[in-house]
Amino acid sequence: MKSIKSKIFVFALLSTLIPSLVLGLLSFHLNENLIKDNVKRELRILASRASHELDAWVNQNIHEGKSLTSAKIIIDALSTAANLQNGYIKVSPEILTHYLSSVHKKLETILELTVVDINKNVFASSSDQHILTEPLKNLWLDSNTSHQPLVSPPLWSEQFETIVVSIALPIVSYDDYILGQLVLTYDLQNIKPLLKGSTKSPRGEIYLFDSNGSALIATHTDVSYPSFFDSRTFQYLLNNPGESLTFRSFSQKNVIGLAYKAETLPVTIIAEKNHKDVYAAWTKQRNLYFILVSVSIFLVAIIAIYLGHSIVTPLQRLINATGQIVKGNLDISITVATRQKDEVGKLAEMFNLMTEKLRRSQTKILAANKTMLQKNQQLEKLSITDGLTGLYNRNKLNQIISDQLLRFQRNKRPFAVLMIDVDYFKVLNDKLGHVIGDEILAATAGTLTQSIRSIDFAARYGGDEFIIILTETTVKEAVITAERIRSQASEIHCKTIDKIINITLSIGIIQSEPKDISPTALISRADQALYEAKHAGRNQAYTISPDTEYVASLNSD
Ligand SMILES: Nc1nc2c(ncn2[C@@H]2O[C@H](COP(=O)(O)OP(=O)(O)OP(=O)(O)O)[C@@H](O)[C@H]2O)c(=O)[nH]1
Repeated sequence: MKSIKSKIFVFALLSTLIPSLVLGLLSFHLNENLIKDNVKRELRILASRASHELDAWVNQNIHEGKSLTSAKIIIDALSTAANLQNGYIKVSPEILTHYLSSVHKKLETILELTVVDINKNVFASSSDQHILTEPLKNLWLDSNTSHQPLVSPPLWSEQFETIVVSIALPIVSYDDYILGQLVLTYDLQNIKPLLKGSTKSPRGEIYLFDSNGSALIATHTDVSYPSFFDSRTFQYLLNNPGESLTFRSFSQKNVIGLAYKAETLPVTIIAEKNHKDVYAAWTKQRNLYFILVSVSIFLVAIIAIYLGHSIVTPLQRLINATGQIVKGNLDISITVATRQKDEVGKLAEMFNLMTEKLRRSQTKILAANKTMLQKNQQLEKLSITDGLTGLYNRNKLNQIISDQLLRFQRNKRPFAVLMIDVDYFKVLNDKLGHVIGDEILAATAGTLTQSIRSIDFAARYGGDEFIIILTETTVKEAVITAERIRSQASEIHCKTIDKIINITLSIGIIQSEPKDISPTALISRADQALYEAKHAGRNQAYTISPDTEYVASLNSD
């Protein structure tokens, strides 16, 4: 992650995402806990109301039953069975059965009315197939006294094909002796509308379970007997009454439920609410939150990209421009948008100013360099040139001769040296003056330059003496050049006085030989040749021929 753009992008995303997620998750966690507490409270209310409905239903039935137990016919019938003679009217089981049937017809909510004697034997019943359930018998056994009404646990009745609950009420004689029990059997489905009414607000579902863990009835779902919950779930709910748990219910939906022990009816109440309904608002809020966070991140990402772009693009231009400067191209400037007044804009402005200054400095430096170069060239030229004649000076001549000697040693091809002196120049000077003398010297130099090839060299040796180096030339060939020079220099046009001056030249000619180990040695021999020319009467060329041995050796090569 090297680029500034990606750093800005990541920072913007993280600075949006982290606080959003932390606050969001914290808020959801708090809300979830609130919802959990709230749903637990509502489930407890539901279960408690259901329990009260059950109690009310049982108590109402007990109340109804108690009025029947005081019926004279029932007391007389059991007194007869018990052989009590104290003024009781003898009532046979058939008569009591008839009576019970007539009562049964009036009380439709009762499935069966059965009268049992003190020994728990059925005396009479409204039903042909009267039942005395095992649970009821057990209750009688557990109870030391039968003075209190007993409510049997609900159970499936094959006879009535429904879940039934029996309430046993003691039948007491006028002497306050217990004569037997009136057993009233009810359909548990009767309680369903009552329970349903208790689940309207808060809304929910109520199940009644027997001690075996089978559902008996439900307020909104049809359950067939026996129907069981997952045993672990049921056990957890039983072991933790009043504590909520999320589990899969008969409706195949996730629910939140809790268990509650009913007081008068021996059943377990399970109140439950649909998990989806409970968390609907929470889920909606969560989805909305994620949509808002996504939109925020999207907007922040766009802004981050724009910001990164607005910073990186000018920077990239600066980098490119700096790269051009590094390559030596100073003809560059960066376009700065008028609206860009930020640091990057200022940096670009400063960059342009800096480049402009560099350009000016470079122009000055280039001009100074050019001048210096020209001056150096002039100096170099002056250092090797004779000021009066424009020919090479003595220093340069020494250098040229050294080079030629080296070359000669390598390729054995000799070069010729012409040492030239103006005859009686002193007389000319004295007669015409030094200025004219200078002009004569310069004109003589011009003649020399015109008489030689481009590969040859002409130098002023000093005073009125000149030396010419003819490369790869023998004395024989050099004589021709010397004669040409002599003939061309005979008439010098003097511009100052506009006259033709007749001068003569004496020339000494030699060619390089192996014995010439230095420029001095070579010049010395040329000077000797010149001396000979002067001595022979001037206005002539004198040649010192090379050693015959040496010439022979050259020819043999
Ligand atoms: N005008 C002028 N004269 C110079 C310059 N340099 C040397 N001379 C003169 O040149 C003369 C050279 O004379 P010499 O070569 O000795 O003698 P000469 O008169 O040429 O006689 P020979 O060489 O024997 O023929 C001297 O009088 C110098 O003063 C110069 O640059 N300008």
